[in-house]
Amino acid sequence: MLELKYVEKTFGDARPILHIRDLTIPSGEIVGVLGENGSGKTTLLKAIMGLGEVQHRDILLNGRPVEEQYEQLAYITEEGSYIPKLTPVQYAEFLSAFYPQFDLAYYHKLLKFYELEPDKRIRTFSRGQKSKLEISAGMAKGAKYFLMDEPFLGKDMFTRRDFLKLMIGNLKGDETILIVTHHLDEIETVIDRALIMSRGRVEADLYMDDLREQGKELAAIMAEKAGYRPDRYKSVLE
Ligand SMILES: Nc1ncnc2c1ncn2[C@@H]1O[C@H](COP(=O)(O)OP(=O)(O)OP(=O)(O)O)[C@@H](O)[C@H]1O
Repeated sequence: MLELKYVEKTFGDARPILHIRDLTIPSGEIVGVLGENGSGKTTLLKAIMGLGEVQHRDILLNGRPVEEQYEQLAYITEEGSYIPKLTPVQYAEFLSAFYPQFDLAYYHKLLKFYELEPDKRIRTFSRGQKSKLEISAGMAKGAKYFLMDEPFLGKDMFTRRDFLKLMIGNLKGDETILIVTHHLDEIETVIDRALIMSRGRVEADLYMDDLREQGKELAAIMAEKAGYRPDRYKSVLE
C-alpha cells in the first residue's frame, strides 16, 4: 500500500504546483494519473521517487517511509533513467547491484523482443529505442510498484499495444501501477482507478467500475473537470 499523507511542492511564493493530502493506493491497483498539461502529474511521480526538492513529503510504502525502500519502486520515464554512456549489458550489471531481484533473463528477452543491441552504447540509440530500453529495464527490476510517466510517448501504435500486453501479461496481481498518460483510449480498459489532476491537486478520484455502472465516460468527466469548451480555440481565430 502506498500512502501519500502530505506532499507539497512549491516554487517561491507561488501557489503549490503539487498539494496532496491523504491519498492511499492499495496494493494491486492500476491507477491512471490523468489531467491537462501542467496539472502536476510528473511532479507527483517525481515526488514519490524523491527526485527534486519537495518541501513537504510524508509518504509511506507498506507502513514504512518510502525513502528507505526505493528498490521496491520502478520508475519508467520518457526522460530516461538509464545511464547513456553504458551499454544495455553494463546497465544491467549496475541495476542488478541495486535491485537484488533484477531478472536478467527477462531483461534479455525484452532486449531481443525490442531488437535492441546489448553491446551498443545507449546514447547511440534512437529515441524510440531508448524508450524501449527504459521499459525493458523497468519491467525487469522485479519491483512491486511501478511509476510510469508517459510510457507511450513517441511510440508507434503497435509498440504501445505490445507494451500494454507485455505489462499486463507479466503482472502477478500484487503489483501497484501509477501510469501517467494522455492516451485515455488505450488505458481506459486497463486501469482500475483514475486520478484526475488539476493545478497540482487531485480533482477527481474515480473507480472505473463505478463509471461503467453509471454509464459515464472518462473523457467526458475530464472535460467537465477541466471546464473544457469545444469552441474555446475560436478566441485565437478572432
Ligand atoms: N522549475 C519550475 N519552476 C516553476 N514552475 C515549475 C517548474 N517546473 C515545473 N513547474 C510547473 O509545475 C507544474 C506541473 O508540472 P508537471 O510537469 O508536473 O505537469 P504535468 O501534469 O506532468 O504536465 P504534462 O502533461 O504537460 O507533462 C506546471 O505548471 C509547471 O509549469
